Amino acid sequence: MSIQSIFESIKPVSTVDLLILIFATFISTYIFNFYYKYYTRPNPLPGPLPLPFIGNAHNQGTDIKKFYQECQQKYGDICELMLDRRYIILSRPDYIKKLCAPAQFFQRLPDSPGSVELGMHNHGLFFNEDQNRWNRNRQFFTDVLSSKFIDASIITIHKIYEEMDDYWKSLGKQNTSKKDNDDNNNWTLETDFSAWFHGFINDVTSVLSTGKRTYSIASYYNTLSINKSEHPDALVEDGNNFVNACVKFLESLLFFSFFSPFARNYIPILRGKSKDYSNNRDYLFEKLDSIIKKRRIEIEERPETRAQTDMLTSLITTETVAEGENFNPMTDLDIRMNLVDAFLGGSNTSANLFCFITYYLCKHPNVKEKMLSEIDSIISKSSDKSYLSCDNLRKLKYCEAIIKEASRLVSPIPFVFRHTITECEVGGYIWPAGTDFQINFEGAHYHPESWGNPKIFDPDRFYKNDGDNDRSAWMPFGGGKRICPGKNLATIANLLLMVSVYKNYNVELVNEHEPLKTFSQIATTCTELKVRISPRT
Ligand code: HEM
Repeated sequence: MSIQSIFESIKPVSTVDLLILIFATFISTYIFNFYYKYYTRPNPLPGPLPLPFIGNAHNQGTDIKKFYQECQQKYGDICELMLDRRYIILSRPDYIKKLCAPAQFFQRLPDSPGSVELGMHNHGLFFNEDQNRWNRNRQFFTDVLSSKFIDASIITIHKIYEEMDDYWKSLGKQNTSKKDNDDNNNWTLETDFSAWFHGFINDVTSVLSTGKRTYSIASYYNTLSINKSEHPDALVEDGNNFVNACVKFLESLLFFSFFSPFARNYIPILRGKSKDYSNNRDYLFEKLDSIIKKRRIEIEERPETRAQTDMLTSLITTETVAEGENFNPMTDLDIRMNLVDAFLGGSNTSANLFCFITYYLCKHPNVKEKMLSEIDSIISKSSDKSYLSCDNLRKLKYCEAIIKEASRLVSPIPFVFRHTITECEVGGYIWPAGTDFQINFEGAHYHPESWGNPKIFDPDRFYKNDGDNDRSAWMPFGGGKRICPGKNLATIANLLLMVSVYKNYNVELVNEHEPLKTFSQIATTCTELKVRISPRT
């Protein structure tokens, strides 16, 4: 065949073929580049093989806690993961302590398009990586969560608890035969503590942060009872929508952090989800903005309301001090994001922790007995709990040890991020500035080098000093500059709930062979906890 006939046999390329060719070249160059970078990365660590475009998102699955456990078992205390970027996962106490050291490693995440889209970038605390602006908001959180606020919170928590207690009695009596109906102490109720305490803490957080109720427990009671709560339906429904929006916003944080804008905008399933989360963000922000606006007007019209102790009133009235500029009031945007942080940080975490405590107490009757004798000896049955002070509750040292042990075994926040801005050494490797770490708390909380019999529930490890346990490896509230500002409030709230519930009720698991039901994303949620309660006589 002559050269001329070869050229004649080549057909002209159609536009479609050309586009396919360009697309295929683009994809293969991307894949080649992706794996070239992967195989030539500095300090290669073991970890699941990432896929182009989605990295290890498919390996991570839906339950982050399980994924971390598998990673630690398969790849050890330091391994890696690819999502929107490379992350080094740390599961060993001394590596983690290094990154949570005071004042060092301030940044949680580098600037990301996701946090900008969610409206959280450099506002509030969680996604605020601008030290000056963060200092100002953090100072505010520290001031507002003072012991005076915590003492006032005890009264709020107790008041809402009493309402929940009335609902339990009403439901318990509805379930009991008519003959016994008049006896306030003769009823039992099988119910889901997870649903009650999520609703309860939502109500509490809402009052503490905005001064207004969400009526979550009333709404839950209405779904179970033949009688209805006395709160108007419209308020209950409105509160419910608000709570659902907060929960969804929390879910969206990981989604926006881990998927790149390309994946969120062009991969069909992700695009739908991204739109849904964006609409939810808009609804939540509008709602909060209108609450802020109304409160500003209230404060202007009735200056005496400045004395209210809720966070929103303090946020509006506090003359905050920023570096170089004194007495600068907070903008509505900052107020909104601080409120979002209080909701995100405060509600799910504390509710879940109380469920974990309940689960372990029901599984360990000897611990429950010891706890009850401490409560009975320190707090008399008749004492009016609305006057229980922080100091009083802090005397419950064994109860505090139970809280610590439950949060060691199930960390309400399974992991946090750290982003380095200087070179550092971790795990025997030198890491350049700009490295991203994920800190797996349960890796540290179960590490055999720090804890004797780490899988066993034993509050004594925080009660007695037996030398078998390195308590500094306990970090459910994080550490360093970014340590949780709600730590004291959460501990006091849980102590108060332990006193209120266990002093007055016998609590047992409906199915004591069932494992604790949890689901982990940005927080570890107790999805259901069926218990049987009856008055303790
Ligand atoms: C059992 C309850 C709680 C647990 C386990 C918990 C856990 C955590 C953890 C692990 C962090 C990240 C710390 C780090 O990066 O080192 C954090 C941060 C935070 N928490 Fe909590 N928390 C709880 C309750 C609360 C409460 C009641 C509030 C609010 C009143 C709150 C507000 C916050 C805020 C605003 C941050 C961000 C702090 C910052 O970036 O400066 N948390 N929390």
